[in-house]
Amino acid sequence: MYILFEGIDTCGKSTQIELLKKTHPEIITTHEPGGTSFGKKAREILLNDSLRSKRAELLLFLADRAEHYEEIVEPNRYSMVISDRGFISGIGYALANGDFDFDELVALNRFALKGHFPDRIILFITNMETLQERTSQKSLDGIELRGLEYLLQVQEHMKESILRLDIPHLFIDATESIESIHQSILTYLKV
Ligand SMILES: Nc1ncnc2c1ncn2[C@@H]1O[C@H](COP(=O)(O)OP(=O)(O)OP(=O)(O)O)[C@@H](O)[C@H]1O
Ligand SMILES: Cc1cn([C@H]2C[C@H](O)[C@@H](COP(=O)(O)O)O2)c(=O)[nH]c1=O
Repeated sequence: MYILFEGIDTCGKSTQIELLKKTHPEIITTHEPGGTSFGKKAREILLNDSLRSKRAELLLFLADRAEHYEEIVEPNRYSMVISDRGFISGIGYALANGDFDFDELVALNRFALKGHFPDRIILFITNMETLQERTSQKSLDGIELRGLEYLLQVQEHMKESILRLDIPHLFIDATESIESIHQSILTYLKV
């Protein structure tokens, strides 16, 4: 089963994945961008926000996604694979960047994923107060530096995209306690 943990920066995805790895070491965990050796190189470029063209940025995220699917997801299709981010981040951030059409982004991501969208998506939903608090505790990468309002726009696009694509999902209140979220995820995944 291919599962995405999705949400904007600092919403708590990695924290939950680390907890799951401890309680369920059989689960294969990965991430985008950077889940493959090619992806690590792409991540360097992408997180520096050094590309002038938003289309070039999108295509590099899509290349990372295609390589990640081929190298990590497809070979493990009979295991539980949980990815920290995936194509919903791809659509959400690109829509917030402007100049892109939802249906076009869906088609491009379907191509990158060889037609295999994730089986489940868990979207962590945060708010401005929590976003401010948590981003103040870290150094921000190039994309995060686009601002908190931009990130909250991304979050709205992520939510709408999941609903439009009708993919089985769980919306998590990212402001709840770490343990409470962990229990909700265990129940949802039936593990
Ligand atoms: N439920 C929670 N309650 C309080 N703090 C939390 C919670 N979940 C995560 N945190 C804290 O918030 C910060 C960001 O968490 P985390 O790195 O898991 O987010 P993320 O979604 O993976 O972020 P990014 O996408 O930016 O990597 C960390 O300092 C973490 O300890
Ligand atoms: C997969 C993907 C990611 N992004 C953005 C979202 C974040 O700002 C960074 C990744 O940072 P993280 O610390 O690894 O979460 O990249 C994006 O804009 N488009 C995508 O497809």
